[in-house]
Amino acid sequence: MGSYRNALVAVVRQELADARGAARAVLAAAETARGEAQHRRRLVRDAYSTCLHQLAEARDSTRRDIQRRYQYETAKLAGNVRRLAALSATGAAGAPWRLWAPSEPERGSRPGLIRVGTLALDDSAPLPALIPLLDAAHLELTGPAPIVDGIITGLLLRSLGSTRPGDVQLTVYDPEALGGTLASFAPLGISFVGPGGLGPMLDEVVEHICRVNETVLNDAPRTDPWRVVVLLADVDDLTDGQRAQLDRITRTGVACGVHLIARGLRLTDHPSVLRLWLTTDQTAGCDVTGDLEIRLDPPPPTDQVVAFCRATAERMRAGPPPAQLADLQPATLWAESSKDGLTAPIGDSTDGSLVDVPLGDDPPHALIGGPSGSGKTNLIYSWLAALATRYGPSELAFYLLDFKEGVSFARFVPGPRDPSWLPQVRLAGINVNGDREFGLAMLRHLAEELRTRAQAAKRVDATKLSELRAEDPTGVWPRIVAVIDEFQVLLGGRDAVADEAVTLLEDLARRGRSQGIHLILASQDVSGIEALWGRSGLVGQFTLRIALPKARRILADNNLAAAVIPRHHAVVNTESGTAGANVVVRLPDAGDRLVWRTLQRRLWRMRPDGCEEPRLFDGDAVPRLPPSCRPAGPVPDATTPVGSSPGAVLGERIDVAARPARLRLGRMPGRNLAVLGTRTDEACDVLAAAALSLAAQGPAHFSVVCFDPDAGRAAARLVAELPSADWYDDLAELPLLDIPHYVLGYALDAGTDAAGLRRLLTDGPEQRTHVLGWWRSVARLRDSLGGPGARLDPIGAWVALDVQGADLAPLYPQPGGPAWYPRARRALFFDRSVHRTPEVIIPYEVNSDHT
Ligand SMILES: Nc1ncnc2c1ncn2[C@@H]1O[C@H](COP(=O)(O)OP(=O)(O)OP(=O)(O)O)[C@@H](O)[C@H]1O
Repeated sequence: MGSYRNALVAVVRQELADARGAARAVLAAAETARGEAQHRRRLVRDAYSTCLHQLAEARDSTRRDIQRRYQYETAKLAGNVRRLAALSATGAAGAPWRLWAPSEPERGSRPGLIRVGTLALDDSAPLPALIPLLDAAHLELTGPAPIVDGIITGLLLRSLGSTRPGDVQLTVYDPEALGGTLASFAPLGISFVGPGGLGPMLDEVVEHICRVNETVLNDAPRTDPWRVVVLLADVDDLTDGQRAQLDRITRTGVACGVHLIARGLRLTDHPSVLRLWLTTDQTAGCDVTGDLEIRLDPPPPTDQVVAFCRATAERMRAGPPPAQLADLQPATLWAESSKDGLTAPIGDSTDGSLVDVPLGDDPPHALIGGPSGSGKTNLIYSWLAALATRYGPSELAFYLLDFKEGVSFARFVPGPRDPSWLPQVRLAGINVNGDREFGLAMLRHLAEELRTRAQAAKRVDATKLSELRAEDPTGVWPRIVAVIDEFQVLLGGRDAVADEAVTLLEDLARRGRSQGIHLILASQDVSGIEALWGRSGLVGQFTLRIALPKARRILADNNLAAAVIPRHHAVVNTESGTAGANVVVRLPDAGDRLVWRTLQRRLWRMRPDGCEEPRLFDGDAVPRLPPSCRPAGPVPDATTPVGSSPGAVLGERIDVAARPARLRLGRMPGRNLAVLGTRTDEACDVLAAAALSLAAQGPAHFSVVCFDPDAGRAAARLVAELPSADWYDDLAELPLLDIPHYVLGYALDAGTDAAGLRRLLTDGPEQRTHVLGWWRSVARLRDSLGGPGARLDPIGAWVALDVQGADLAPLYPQPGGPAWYPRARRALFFDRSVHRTPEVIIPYEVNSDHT
């Protein structure tokens, strides 16, 4: 029993032990599981918080990113809008009041927008709030009268300040304050309309619109100023008729430059009506700014308005300022073709639009007239500038000649201070008033060019320049514009120069039209025009007339326009001056040298390769003997061949190419030269130039005799410079040579061996001994040759200095001698064997110090 109990106890104990063991194991497992679960929970919690953290960070960084982008984009957009605003409301239209000043609009630009306040965008700098008015809208403003009136004052000041004086006309209907509201604008001469005047005023505006529409229908651009009609009504008590008229103006006004600014009056619904309403005393809403609220600008200070209006009224009284030279320039330089003609503006009309002047097949040539000081030179400068900026050197060539005393065309050619030149200029003549021969030379040159062109045209069956250019696209056929200022000087004087000049002018005027050669003749003197009057065929070709103030006889007799135009204006008439074809032009001031130089340098830098310097003829300059006419290098020896008739250079010919005048000295009787006159320096220069140029051409010996102590130094210097020369005191000592031998005799009339001289003159040339002698008068030359009855045949050529034409009669084939009145540094050269009439030359300066 006991053992059974024991056994039972043992079993129970065992079972309990097992059960405890199992329970412990379960507990341990449960605890492990719990531990694991807690671990997992911790992990999850950690992960969760990491995740939260990361999300927060990502969210923050994204938010920061978005904000940055937003700020960047808004700053960019605001910048763009600000730039656009600055472009849309320039100068006085957009500047804040503290910086405000009136601004001149650019030529041809259209009115922009006007600032009324600012638009606040978050915390970025406020943007200007702009609204349209001129050429764009009517405005209807709603709000307390004093504040709206301040806005209107600002709008008007900006509109007036950003247009030219007189471009905006104000009409103010102010029945309550009787004009007092906008009284500060009174100096501008605005029309104030009182209580009973609304109906007539509206009727008048409607009439005005009808008139403008008529001109637009005629295709003419609108030239009337803008009409801004301010209606300050406190009650909308319009009659039906007035309302109808107002509605008509609202619908049609903007297109005709009529704009309404209404306070207290409802304008009819129309796309051109813009409404602005006050939301508080300082803010407003507006159709064009949408939801964005406008922070209104304060009204402009009254002092500023008054000062502006007074200054503008003053400017209107003084008249509009002249246009600028720069305004005549095109947007792109040298972009035009002259194939069909040349068109360039010379100034503007009163509405600011440029006035183009044509030159081509019709009208082909121009006549400019105006008394001294009326601005002819200035007009020519402006015209040349406008042409030279449009047409490059392959399209246009200028030949410029000024017969006035002065150097007006000198600016176009290189000078000591400015190496640039106007690339289109081929030739410029200045100080030519004494040298009409140069004018003739230019006309001869143009006549030659005319012939060349006519022949080229004939070859390709063309009748005018445009056809020639079409047939010969690789040829260079620029249009030629020849300007002759004070051309009456050329035609004055009843002599051979005038006769030939008129004949050449007539030919050029008649045939130049089709060959692209255009003449512009200017004259201050009615006599110049009258000189032409006798040649109706010539005058008739000059269908383009430009008359400066007080010009007479340029326009038709019944056309009095030139008498009434103000200073710095011109009448341009392309129909030979007939009344009814006048266009009045305001001329720019083209006199400023710096402005001109800047422009010329720009064109000069653009010049094509090979563009040659223009030929300058300056009547006041003395040409130097060209280096090619001086002996250089080793002395040619006797074996060097001598040409059959070496040419002695005597001076510069007055021609376009500035060629030297040469005297051929062949082995023929009479091939001697007599220099005649008392101007020692010039006589020495002529002899020296002749001798040096002969020495430069081959072997030759020179024998120098000098009977005038005043010429001694020049003669000695010449002996020193000549490669082979000897000084003799007497003609009897001269050697006989078998190379060309030139006897240079200074003051031969003072020599004693008259018989020896006669022998030399008569027999020398056939033995290649030529006398180049200086006699101080024709009578003394005759004495040297044997007295009053002596034959002058041995003198085949002569150069006369200060000798009157009549005194030259014995040396001249025509009775009475040549028409010649001596001029300083000019000589008359006659070579019996080549000349029909003598030619004027300029003795070269051989040594600048005349020693
Ligand atoms: N459009 C202009 N605007 C301003 N000044 C001008 C204008 N036209 C001419 N002038 C000035 O008037 C003066 C005379 O002009 P310009 O020399 O062109 O006259 P002109 O008719 O050629 O005179 P003249 O025949 O005596 O030489 C010059 O000082 C010139 O600067």
